[in-house]
Formats: sequence, C-alpha cells, structure tokens
Amino acid sequence: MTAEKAAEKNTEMTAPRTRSTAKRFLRDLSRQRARLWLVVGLLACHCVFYVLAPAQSAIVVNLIWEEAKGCIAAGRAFALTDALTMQLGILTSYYVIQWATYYVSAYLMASVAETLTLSFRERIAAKLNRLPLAFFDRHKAGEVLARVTADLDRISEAMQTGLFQLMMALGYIVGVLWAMLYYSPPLTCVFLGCMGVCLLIVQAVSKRTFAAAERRQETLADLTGLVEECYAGRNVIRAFNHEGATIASVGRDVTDNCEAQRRTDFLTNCMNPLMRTLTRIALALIALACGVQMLTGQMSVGVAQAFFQYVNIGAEPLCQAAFMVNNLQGALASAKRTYELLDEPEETPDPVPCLPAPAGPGRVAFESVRFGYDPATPLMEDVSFVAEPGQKVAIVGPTGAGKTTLINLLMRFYDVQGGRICLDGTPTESMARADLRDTMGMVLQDTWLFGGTVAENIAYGCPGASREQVESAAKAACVDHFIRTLAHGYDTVLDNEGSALSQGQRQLLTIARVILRDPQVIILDEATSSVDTRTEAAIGRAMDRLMHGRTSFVIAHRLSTIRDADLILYMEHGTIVEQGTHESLLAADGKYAALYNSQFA
Ligand SMILES: Nc1ncnc2c1ncn2[C@@H]1O[C@H](COP(=O)(O)OP(=O)(O)OP(=O)(O)O)[C@@H](O)[C@H]1O
Repeated sequence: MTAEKAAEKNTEMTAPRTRSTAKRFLRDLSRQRARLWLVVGLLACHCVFYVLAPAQSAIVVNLIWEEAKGCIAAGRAFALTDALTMQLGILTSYYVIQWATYYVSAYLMASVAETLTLSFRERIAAKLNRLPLAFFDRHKAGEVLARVTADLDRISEAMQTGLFQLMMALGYIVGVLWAMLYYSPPLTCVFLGCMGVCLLIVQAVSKRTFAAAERRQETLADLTGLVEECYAGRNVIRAFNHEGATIASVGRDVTDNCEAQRRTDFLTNCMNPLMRTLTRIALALIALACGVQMLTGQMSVGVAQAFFQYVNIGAEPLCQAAFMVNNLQGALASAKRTYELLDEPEETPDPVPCLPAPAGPGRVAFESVRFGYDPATPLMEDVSFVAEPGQKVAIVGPTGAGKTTLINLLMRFYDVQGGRICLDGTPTESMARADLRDTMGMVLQDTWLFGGTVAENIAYGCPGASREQVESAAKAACVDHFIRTLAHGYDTVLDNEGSALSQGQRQLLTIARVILRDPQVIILDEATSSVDTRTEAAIGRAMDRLMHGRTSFVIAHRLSTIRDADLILYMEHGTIVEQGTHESLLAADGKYAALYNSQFA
C-alpha cells in the first residue's frame, strides 16, 4: 500500500471517531447549556445588529446623497437635517449594541471554556487516583502531563476562538444572505455560487486536519515525555557522557513534532489565499453588476455600498473557515486523547460493603498467592507464609527475585490473581484499599519529600498532628538534632523534593513520617549502602525503634542486619524457595546458607 493510500485510509477511519468524539464533547458542553444559550442569544443579537448596520448605513448614505444633491442645486451649505440626525443616531446605537453584545458573549464563552477545562482537569485528577499502577508502568509522566496541560489548553483555546467564531460566522452568513436576497436575488446567487465552491474545499481539507492535529498532539506528548525523562535523569546522562545521544533523540522528537505541526499549519494556511481569491472574484463580479444597475437607475448609491459591505461580511468567515476548522479539529483531537485517558480501565473498585480493617494485632498471611504483572506470564505461582504479630520478616534473594512485588501485593498496589492475603484473618481484597493502607507504613529506598516545611513533610500521614507529636517522632527517628541545625528548624521549606538534603537525611525524615503515623505493619526497604557509617547507625536505630512491637517486613540487601529476624524468606524467580530463622536456614545449608557464606565466609 502506498503512503498516500495509507493516509487516505487513515483519513476515512478517523471520520466515525471524530463524530463520536464530537458527540461526547457536545454532551459535556451541554452541562453548561444555560450559559451557552445566553452566548447564542447574545451572538444572535450581535449578528442581527451587525447585519442591520449596513442597511441603516444605506439609509444614511442615501439621505446624505440627496441632501448633497439638493445643496449643490440650491447653492446652499450642507447641513444636518432632523431626519439625517435621527438616522445617524440609530446607526450609532446599532454599533453600540453590536459592540456590547460581542464583548459580553466573548466573556461568557471564555467562562464556559474555562469551566469545561476545569471539569476535565478535576475528572482527570480523580481518574489518575483510580488508575492501577500498571497504567503508570505503561505511560511516561510527561505523556500524561501533556494531556492535562497542552491538550486541555487547546480545547479551551478552540472554544474561545474556533467555536465562538464559528457560531458568529454562521450568524453573519444567515443574516447577510437574508439582507442580500432582500436587495438583489441575482447578485446573491453569484455570491452563493462562490460560497458553495469554498465549502467543498473546506470539507475536503477538514477531513485531513483531524488526523494531522492528532499526530501533532501525539508528537508533543512524546516530546514532553522525553524531556521529562531527560530532566529527571540529568545526572546519569552526564555521568555516562550521553549528552550528545540525548540531544540527538530530543532532536528527533522535536523534528517529528515540527513536521506534524508544519503539516497541520500548511492545511490551515494553504486555504486562506484560495478563499481570498475566490471571494475577490465574487466581489469583482458583484461590483460590475452593481455598477451596471446604478447606471441604469435600478440601484441607489446607498444600497450599492450596503451590498458591498454584505459581501465583505459574508466573505470574511469563508476566508477564516480553514482556521476555524483547524482549530476545532485540533480541539477534537485533543478531546479524543483526553477521553482516552478518562476511559482507561480503573482499579477494581473496593467491595461494597467492605470489611473494616482489623485493629490488630497485625498477623499477615499469604495463602497460595499467584500473580504476574502480565497475567499471561505469572511471576508468582504459589506463595504462602505467615508473619505472626510483632514478628520481623526479612525478605532476601537475588535481584529480580520478586521481593518488591511481594510488598506491592501486600499494599494492594497490584491485585493478586489467585490465592489471597489476609490481615488478622480478613482478606485484604474485602477491605477498602485506603483502610488497608492506613494500617501500613512504608519506608522506601526511593524517599519522596514534597515542597513544604520539614514539619509538614513529617506530618504527611497525620495532617492533624501537633508540633510536639512531630518533634517526638523526629526524635525517635534520630533526626531532631539535624532538623534544629536547619535555618528555620521544623519550618524550613524543602524545595524541589528536598534535593538539598542527603540521602540519609531524607530517609530519616521518611522514617519519622512513618513513626508519627504509628501503623500496625511496617515495610522497610533497607537502603543503607549510600550513607556514611554514622548515618547508617542512626538509620538502624531509628528503624529498630520503628519496628519494635510491630509486624515488620524488611527487604534486606545486607544479611548482617537480619540475623535476628523471626522469619527469613529466601526468594528466587518470584517463589519463596526457603523460609525459616537464620539458624534453621544455615543448618539446612541451602541457598540462603550459600548466600550468607558468600558474604561472611
Ligand atoms: N511494574 C512492573 N511491570 C512488569 N514487570 C515488573 C514490574 N516490576 C517488576 N517487574 C518484574 O518482576 C520481577 C520481580 O521484580 P521485583 O522488583 O519484585 O524484584 P526485586 O526482588 O525487588 O529486585 P531488586 O532486589 O532488584 O529490587 C522482575 O523480573 C521484574 O523485571
């Protein structure tokens, strides 16, 4: 299949999609039907007075013409007659009404557009919270960001320009045709002939514009995703001297976006000169006919100039048609991408009614759990173990063994595909996710701090906590002393996710956050390798305090810290291949013993 045929097929396939997107978009828009009807009413009023103004100007011009001819014949000076003054007053009032109705309707349209954008943003924000983590595994942050920013901005812009102008253009054309038919039906037919040709061209081009605009938004999302990735990985890029390759790949995405933008702009701009030429031909023909009718006395000077004004008013929307169509097609392409995000399959909803999360004591049981990120290729086939209340469970194994996955399932970031996980005898899938997560506290390697004060960051899981509670959590996490050395102590604002803090300091703050939350079950991803020995000792003490009296899961990277664990799970290829205490596993002389001996022998 040639490239042109493929493009043709693509264009044919986009037509039904465009229609269904347009229908859905109109449904969303109709939620503000009262304000929209007001806009339509005001615009109709604006168009009526816009179209009446040339007719009124014909009366004024004819009066001036008659008065001027009378003055020349009588040899007197030109003076404003009462009739002329009154007609001039009426003409001025038409212009004032036109202006006022235009501005009020434009203001209302802007508010309709912004309210719609706001509702899309709210729906997307709520949706992002309901999407499973698998969605975020598949999509780059920048790509999602582009839908929330660039796509929604385009919809808003198109409504305020494209849709608004389209409604106004339709009003002008209807009014102008009515006025033209009143003055001269034959000349109106000339104008209608030109308009028909223009509309055929617009229709042919608009079919292609949707596909072009969709491609433009896609390339923009790819570019945003890549730039976001490069920004986040800037240190690694420099460390590996990959600046050149990175610039080249950004360059490729920029070129793709530029190409898509160029095609969309070309489709818009190529039509304008063509439309102008066609309308100029219509104007020339009409001017010729008006001249002949004036010379034969069939048309007055005032009517001729009014007719000319009507042709201009009617021609302008035709010249702008490509712009309006492009604008609206671009908005539809953006709306389609927004709906795609809103239609993404969500996490399975919490059961109704759901069981309350047990208040304690924190017994966790995995019962024949089966799971795979891709259900077709299971990672875990039959994972079972029990963590008794207050026990420390260490999870060890080579990289990619499934340690993090086990935690992801416990937190219900992903749902199990077989078997079940119970907390104090209650299956976790029978509880609301929020209730389950309330019982758990996580300290990850990937510490996350947000732009706010140190105190706010510690109180993230308990927004109502008092300053005393925050400070005592910080003391328990061995980070109080460090916080007091900061410029504003607990009120120091952390910028850029706390990037000015060291990895160890960030981890101590996240430990304080979990201590304050006081959960039943603790999950620790041990990450002490990147900190100095003093900080490591402080983190170790803080973690011990955190785990004291609570069921805890520790993803251990160094076996020295887990000799005292009540249960050690040794994992490989998603399966627990050995479980027991340190002593029993050493005695069994299996894989754990081999790993331990490789580290300490
Ligand atoms: N979001 C994901 N989507 C698809 N596959 C994943 C995802 N996360 C992990 N995996 C795969 O699942 C397997 C287990 O990964 P997991 O992160 O649980 O290992 P791990 O034992 O925690 O490794 P490490 O010690 O390196 O952190 C790996 O093969 C990994 O490639």
